[in-house]
Amino acid sequence: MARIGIIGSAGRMGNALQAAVAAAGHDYAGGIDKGGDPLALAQASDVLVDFSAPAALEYNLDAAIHAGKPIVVGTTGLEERHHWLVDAAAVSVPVLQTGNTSLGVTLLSYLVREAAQRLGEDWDIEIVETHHRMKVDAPSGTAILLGEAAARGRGVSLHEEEVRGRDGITGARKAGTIGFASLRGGTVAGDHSVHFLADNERLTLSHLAENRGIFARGAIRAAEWLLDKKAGRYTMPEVLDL
Ligand SMILES: NC(=O)C1=CN([C@@H]2O[C@H](COP(=O)(O)OP(=O)(O)OC[C@H]3O[C@@H](n4cnc5c(N)ncnc54)[C@H](OP(=O)(O)O)[C@@H]3O)[C@@H](O)[C@H]2O)C=CC1
Ligand SMILES: O=C(O)C1=N[C@H](C(=O)O)C[C@H](O)C1
Repeated sequence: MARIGIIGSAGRMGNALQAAVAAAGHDYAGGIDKGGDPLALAQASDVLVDFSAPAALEYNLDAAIHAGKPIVVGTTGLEERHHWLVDAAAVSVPVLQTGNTSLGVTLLSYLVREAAQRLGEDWDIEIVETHHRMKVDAPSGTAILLGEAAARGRGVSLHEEEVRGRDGITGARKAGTIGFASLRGGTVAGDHSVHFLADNERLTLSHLAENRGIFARGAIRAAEWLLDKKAGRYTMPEVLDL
C-alpha cells in the first residue's frame, strides 16, 4: 500500500484517479489544484501523480526532487522545454512521462512502430484524434506519442516530418510526412486512429477509450511500479512489460 498524492485532483482525471487509488487499495495522500503547494503534497506522499497543466510541471518536478519522491506525469500539451525539465528531474528521482497511460494505447504504439517499419514510405501515415469539447491542447499527447512511434519505425525524426493540420492551397502531400488532424466535441474520452494509406489499399490501427478509468488505472499501475525504481526516465511499455 502506498500514499499517492494527486496534482490536478479536482479535474476530470483527478476524480478518476481518486477512484482508482481507492480501488487499488492505496492511501490517498491528498490532492492539489491551481494555487496548491506541491512540496507539502510531495512530502506527505510516497509517489506523485500529475494530471494538471503544462504551466505547473516545473514546480511539480521541483517538489518531487526536493522531497525525493517519484512522479508520474500524464499532463499533455508539453513543449520541448518541458521535456528538458523532465530529463533534468530524472537525474534525481524516478519520472514516468507519457501522453497516455492506458494498456491499449501502449500496445497500439508498439503496433504502429512495427507497421511503419514494415510498410515503407509508399504508405502515407495520417493520425486522427477525437476528444471531448473541453480539451485544451491539440494534437493530443497520444497522437504525438503515436507519431513518434511511426517516426521511430521509419527511422526518421517526427519533428522534421510532421504536418499539423491543413488549410487552403496546401499542395500535394509530400512523401514521407506524418499528418495530424484533431476533432473536438461532445464527451469523447479519447479516440485515436493511425491510417496507413497506399495505392488501392488502407490499413487503420485504432484505439477507442470509453471512459477515463482506463487512464487512471494505468497511471496508478505506473505509480506502483515507480516506487522501488532508481532515478531515471521511464516509459509505459516498461511498466506493462511490452
Ligand atoms: N496521459 C494520459 O493518459 C492522460 C492525460 N490527460 C491529460 O491530463 C491533463 C488534465 O486533464 P483533465 O483532468 O481532463 O483536465 P481538467 O481541466 O479537468 O483538470 C485539470 C486540473 O488541474 C488543475 N490545475 C491547473 N493548473 C494547475 C496548477 N498550476 N497546479 C496544480 N493544479 C493545476 C486544475 O485546477 P483548477 O481548476 O484550479 O485550474 C484542474 O483541477 C490534461 O493535460 C490532459 O490532456 C488526460 C487523460 C489521460
Ligand atoms: O485530455 C484528455 O481528455 C486526454 N488527453 C490525453 C491526450 O492528450 O492524448 C489522453 C487521452 O486521450 C485523454
